[in-house]
Amino acid sequence: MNEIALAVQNVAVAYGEKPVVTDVNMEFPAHQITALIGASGSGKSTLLRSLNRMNDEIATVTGQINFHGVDINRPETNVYRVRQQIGMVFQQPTPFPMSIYENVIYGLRLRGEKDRTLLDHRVETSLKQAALWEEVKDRLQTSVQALSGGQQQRLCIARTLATQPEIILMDEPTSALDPISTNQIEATLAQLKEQFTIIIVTHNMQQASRISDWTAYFEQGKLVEFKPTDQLFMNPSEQRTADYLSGKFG
Ligand SMILES: Nc1ncnc2c1ncn2[C@@H]1O[C@H](COP(=O)(O)OP(=O)(O)OP(=O)(O)O)[C@@H](O)[C@H]1O
Repeated sequence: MNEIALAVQNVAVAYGEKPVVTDVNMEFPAHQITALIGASGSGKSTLLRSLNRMNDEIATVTGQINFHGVDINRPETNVYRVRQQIGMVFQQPTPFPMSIYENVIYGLRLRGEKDRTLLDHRVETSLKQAALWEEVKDRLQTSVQALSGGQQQRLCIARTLATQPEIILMDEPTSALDPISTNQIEATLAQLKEQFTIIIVTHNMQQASRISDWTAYFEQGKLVEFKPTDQLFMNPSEQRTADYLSGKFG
């Protein structure tokens, strides 16, 4: 068993009076890819966004989310720092209207980083990790508008990597992309787990079975089953998981 990157204890999330995630307990293994699957509305994205305080303004989160033994929901937590250590990539690519170079170092600029050598190095490393370097290395100062959707998403991954997080949260990062771009990103993720812990929400069960080491199945805001991916797909313990995997609902 790997070291634990993030431990979720008795977590519940509500939008106003409406509970949408209830009593979730799970531990995310470090340097592994964990997929969150389940029918639309089962609370996967809500839980994911709670893992780096992205829900602060819109939802009430109770329970503990322990990162290095400290609950990220404590009032004294530095939320900016948590989001740097636990980064997020969204469903739609969200490049900013600036150059490729400036997009990658956006988080570092916010932190006030001015060391040109460090910035150059971080741009190159992050773009290489996101498997985009070869395609853009000769046009780093050009606008992102000319990039394809798949390239833009890899750029957003590079932007997240540039601040050197420990954990990367991904909310259906390939659902807006064509199959070739999806393959490229899946190959990238396999490399990234050497260095990072990845937690990914996906609607695509083939994708979950292809890329993840662990899979958690959610139903109506509850964690039904959490196992190594091959075991969950081949030999689910719960009938509800088996029904979902066989397409009986969802
Ligand atoms: N900002 C919000 N305000 C109020 N209710 C919300 C909000 N976001 C999501 N919900 C509701 O919370 C429930 C869980 O939604 P969530 O997006 O977490 O599920 P999901 O499993 O990720 O679904 P999908 O796969 O469709 O994205 C749904 O009933 C949804 O309508």
